[in-house]
Amino acid sequence: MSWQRWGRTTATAERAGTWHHALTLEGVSRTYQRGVVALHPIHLTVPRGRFLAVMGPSGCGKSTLLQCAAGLDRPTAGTVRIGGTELSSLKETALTRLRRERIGFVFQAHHLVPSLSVAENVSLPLLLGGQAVGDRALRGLAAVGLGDRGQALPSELSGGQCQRVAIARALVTAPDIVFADEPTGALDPAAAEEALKLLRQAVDRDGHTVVMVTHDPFAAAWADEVLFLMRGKLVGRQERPEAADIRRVLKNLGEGAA
Ligand SMILES: Nc1ncnc2c1ncn2[C@@H]1O[C@H](COP(=O)(O)OP(=O)(O)OP(=O)(O)O)[C@@H](O)[C@H]1O
Repeated sequence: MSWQRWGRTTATAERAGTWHHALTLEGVSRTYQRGVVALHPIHLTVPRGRFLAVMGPSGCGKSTLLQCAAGLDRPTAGTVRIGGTELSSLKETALTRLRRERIGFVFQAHHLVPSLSVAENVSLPLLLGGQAVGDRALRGLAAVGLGDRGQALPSELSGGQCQRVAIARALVTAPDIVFADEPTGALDPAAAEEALKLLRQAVDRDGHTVVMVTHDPFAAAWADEVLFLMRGKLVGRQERPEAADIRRVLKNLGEGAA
């Protein structure tokens, strides 16, 4: 982002009092065709430098929440702000640019471009945004323990290493927020732990903000806070959760749903 644009965003956010929030949802709801209500009005603020996990039974609206929060889907009602910028005010091209420059994404599959080297994959968000790459990609790779693998192709790395590259790619633009959708879903326990450590480190050491959807209580226990969704509503939250407590809440929710 240019300094001019950065300054404007800062001023707007300060006026709105939202500067210290990476993400704000105000009354965000989403109704699909044939009246399927995936999200009832959700109010949520995520301060900068926080690691938040979102959990809940299948079909409770986790993906819909993430898609609306990340500007991949337009809510039926309500407002979404990323770092003080209201998404509904943006036309499609500006929204695309915001997603590219100010949001990092990590999915269950790493989605690396197979024909590009690992370093080129990490550079991609910078190049697409017209930003200087410099040594940012290599520093990003070093931060995920792959500083010596920049020239390798994704096919030469393990699944866990590819996911670490995907995390470096998500962080390389220094985004306002990183959305991680089941980032450990395809990994063995050791690789999952590595990926979670990196997300934790991104928050603790570098002040990043992470919102992660997961089914796994062990993964969620790495977060500062867990939100529980049920039938499109936020029904609970736990600070500094333990995996056993999370499992208990999920079990109760499951019984409530039965
Ligand atoms: N494009 C769509 N059209 C109609 N209904 C949809 C659409 N996408 C999702 N839904 C419905 O919205 C509700 C929430 O779906 P969503 O995918 O957000 O849940 P989820 O919690 O992410 O589920 P899972 O854990 O299985 O991925 C479900 O009832 C689902 O069937």
